[in-house]
Amino acid sequence: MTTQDALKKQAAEKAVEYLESGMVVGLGSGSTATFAIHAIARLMKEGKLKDIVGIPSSTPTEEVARSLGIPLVGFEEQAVIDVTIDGADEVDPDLNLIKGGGGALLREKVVAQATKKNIIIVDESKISDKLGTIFALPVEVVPFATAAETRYLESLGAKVTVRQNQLGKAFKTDNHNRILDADFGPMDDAVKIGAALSQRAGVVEHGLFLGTTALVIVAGADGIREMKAAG
Ligand SMILES: O=C(CO)[C@H](O)[C@H](O)COP(=O)(O)O
Repeated sequence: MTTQDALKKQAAEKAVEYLESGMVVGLGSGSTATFAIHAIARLMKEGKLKDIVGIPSSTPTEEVARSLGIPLVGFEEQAVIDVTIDGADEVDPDLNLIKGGGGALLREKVVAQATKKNIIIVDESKISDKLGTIFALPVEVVPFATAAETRYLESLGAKVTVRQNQLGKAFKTDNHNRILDADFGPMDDAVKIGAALSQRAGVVEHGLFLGTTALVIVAGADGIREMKAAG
């Protein structure tokens, strides 16, 4: 296991301490969240976590959770999620996030918005002073609008890449949309960029998660630290 993976695992192990039997748990996407899913399955097996149900934020997460025997439900059965544990691509000092590196941002944001307490788990490489410093902003667009929204993002000052899959074809999300990776560099006003993107007909969702997070658990060389939202 690489050092970064070991740190991701440590953050995940800390996060599952916040879970209680009987909870509805939002299951995040990506490698760090997957460590949390394995930890949840282990606690269930040890009898330390009973009667939980999970709502997965992507098909890969659904597949992993199902393979580990975690009972899954949808929003038809559960309207409110008690705790969601998810990863992030970048975290700023106000616990605002860039997510979507794995292309799951739309379902992840739906899950986050239905959650009472969102817990984000990262290794220290994800921490920055200003969003956009580390990671380009993923923007999910309908295929029809790829060129139009590319030009719009460029008009806002971003360098835009249409995300490709491993076969060199356009990446498709679980919702059959495309991802534009918009490199704005460090963003002075992420709120303004998010608001502008939310107005665009061709933009399904963007990877700015602003004000959705209660707690960020960061694993680093000096151990685990927790960043709590003010108020
Ligand atoms: O937002 C996400 C997927 O859309 C992931 O949570 C994010 O990309 C972090 O992934 P990882 O833990 O593998 O670095």
